[in-house]
Amino acid sequence: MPTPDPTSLTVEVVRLDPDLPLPSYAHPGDAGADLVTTVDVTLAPGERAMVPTGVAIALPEGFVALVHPRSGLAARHGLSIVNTPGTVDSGYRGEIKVLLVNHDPVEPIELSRGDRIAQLVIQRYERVRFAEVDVLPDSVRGDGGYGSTGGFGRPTPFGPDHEE
Ligand SMILES: O=c1ccn([C@H]2C[C@H](O)[C@@H](COP(=O)(O)OP(=O)(O)OP(=O)(O)O)O2)c(=O)[nH]1
Ligand SMILES: [Mg+2]
Repeated sequence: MPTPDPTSLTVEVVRLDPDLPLPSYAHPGDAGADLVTTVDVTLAPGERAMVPTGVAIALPEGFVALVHPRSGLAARHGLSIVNTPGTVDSGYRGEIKVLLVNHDPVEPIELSRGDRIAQLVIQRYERVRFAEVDVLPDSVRGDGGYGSTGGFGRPTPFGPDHEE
């Protein structure tokens, strides 16, 4: 039996570069649709660049597109995104761009027009009302953060029952 197409949302896309593909999912079930670079670019070690993808989208209100790195390029070459994940707002109509960075300490990264450089994950988001108060409700974590539960090992016990 053929798998039903689970695509739930249509997103309008303008191809600013008609010779390059639309964002596309590599497999059924993938969360990320791959984006390509429209330009050849070489990133020296530590260098970053704003790379055009040749697409502009109109997301319905209530949805956001997040620009994520591709893990294979990160693992093999140290390629990542400076502001990962990038946020594409539903009202944005400009070209989607990717702020690539080469984290490799030694090797340059050469990208060619049409290479898949990032992936777009489209999600619902909430807009909230920020209600100002003087005191926040208690919680078990409280203001502990930034390693308060310990490092790589098992979490340090904490909370109301813990005695030093
Ligand atoms: O990786 C990204 C991140 C952002 N954008 C576009 C879409 C987004 O809606 C707009 C603004 O992004 P953001 O809010 O992150 O940037 P900002 O520095 O806060 O700019 P602004 O003052 O325009 O909001 O830039 C991209 O194309 N790629
Ligand atoms: Mg902003």
